[in-house]
Amino acid sequence: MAAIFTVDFQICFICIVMCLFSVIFYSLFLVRKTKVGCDLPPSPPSLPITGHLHLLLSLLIHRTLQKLSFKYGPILHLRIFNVPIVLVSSASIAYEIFRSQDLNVSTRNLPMTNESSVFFGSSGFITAPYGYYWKYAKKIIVTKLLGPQALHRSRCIRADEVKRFYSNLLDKAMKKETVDIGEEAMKLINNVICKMLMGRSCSEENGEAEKVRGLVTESDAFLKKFVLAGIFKKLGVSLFKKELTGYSRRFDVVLETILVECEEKVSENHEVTDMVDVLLEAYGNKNAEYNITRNHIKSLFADIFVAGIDTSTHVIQWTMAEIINNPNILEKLIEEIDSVVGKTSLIQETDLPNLPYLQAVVKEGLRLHPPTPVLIRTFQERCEIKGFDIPEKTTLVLNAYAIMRDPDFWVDPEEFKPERFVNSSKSGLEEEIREECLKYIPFGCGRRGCPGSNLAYIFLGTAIGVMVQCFDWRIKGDKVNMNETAGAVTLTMAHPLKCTPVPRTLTLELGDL
Ligand code: HEM
Repeated sequence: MAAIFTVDFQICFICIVMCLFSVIFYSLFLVRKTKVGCDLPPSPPSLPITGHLHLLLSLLIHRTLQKLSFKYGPILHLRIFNVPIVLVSSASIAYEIFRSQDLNVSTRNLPMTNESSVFFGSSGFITAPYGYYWKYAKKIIVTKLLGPQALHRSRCIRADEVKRFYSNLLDKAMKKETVDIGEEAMKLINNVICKMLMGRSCSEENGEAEKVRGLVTESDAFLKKFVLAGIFKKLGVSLFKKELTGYSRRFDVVLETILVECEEKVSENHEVTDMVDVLLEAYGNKNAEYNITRNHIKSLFADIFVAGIDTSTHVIQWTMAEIINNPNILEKLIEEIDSVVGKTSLIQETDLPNLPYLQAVVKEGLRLHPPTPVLIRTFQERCEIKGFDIPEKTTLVLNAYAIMRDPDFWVDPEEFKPERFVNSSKSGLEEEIREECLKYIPFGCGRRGCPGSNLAYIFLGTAIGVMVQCFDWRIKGDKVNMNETAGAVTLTMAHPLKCTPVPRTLTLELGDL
């Protein structure tokens, strides 16, 4: 909270200074320059010099941008100082961009604080330009961690952790304790991702797991500064450099300890099984396909922790809150789970394909509450979209939140109605290709779309499935408060979901833990 306040103070200060400069410069020098033959998308009124900066500094940016598109149109040209931005808020324009320009927008062009930082440095995966390193790392991520075969191999890890998740909740239920759903979900996901990456979970005993969870939770405040640094370029980088570098250094210390332990394990067992083993084998091997550095490995881990843990945790909270606020949906879910899974075994990820209503609830949770509401890419080259000229190096801001609530494509877009997804395919892609639109994008799109979507569906389905199958949930008051945190980059509940589990009458056979 304090961090957000500090940033907002800095933002206000920058705004005021820039506005003052704007007025002086405007009256002294500004002669409107328009490029001949250049048909840019329409542009809402802007301030001189700073352009549309004030809009992008809003506390609920996805909503401000949504309102802007309602008023001025689905494709807009914005400007921050001299940085050109194209804001897209429509499913059909998103479709055209990814159909004809996917490669052109496959780089994010985010700023770099410090070459050697594990976070926001030059070795990151999320920040990597589309090129040789990105392709190499993506291949390892798919074959060793997130592709269908890798997910099949790691099934037992998740089955064990889902049982542990259930046991923790049961323990709290027996003690009549309140559960912070986000906290429990984060423990589950953190343990699974650590075990899938390196064959072991982060230790609770020496506080390692707590440190990783703390760094992931903190990431939002730093992501915000990172995005702002991107907008302000050199000024922004120097403004936030100290804090960003400090955060990155703390991440580095934890990841270095983890890596050293992994190296010891490989040298003892001489086995290359997990993703970390493959990376360590390539590290220092001059004949490897790509000469990765230690920083590449740590940055990749940091990216996967932040991209995978925080996002899934938020969606689990939002979706559970929607379920609790809609008792008829809860009833239908219980009916489906009881009839498919029964009352003697705990729900497994292998049950998910047979639970279409649970899948529909998860999809609807992602539609209304996408953890990454605004996606950022860069047009590397000049191109034409819907007859408009898009100059090279224009930043693309895709408002996924607005697209997934677009009244032209969704009936009752603001309502939580899982029924809309019953009988649709998991991705809904066939339907979208037929309709020439891209209206469902919680995981982004194209070659830089989320590689963790299949794992995310498993996390969401099993965690929500267990909570619904095994417990009734009591909350204070009639309804869960669904307000969003102002100023966060990730879509976060303003009041984290806390409720008390009451065990349902089941006779589960869990086997060993
Ligand atoms: C509910 C859960 C999740 C959501 C909603 C989500 C959403 C997203 C989105 C919107 C992007 C950007 C896509 C774009 O620019 O088009 C992304 C990227 C990414 N996600 Fe996820 N994600 C989730 C879970 C995961 C998980 C579980 C992992 C891995 C364990 C993961 C790893 C990544 C990575 C590595 C990227 C960067 C891809 C690249 O730059 O090529 N995500 N995610």
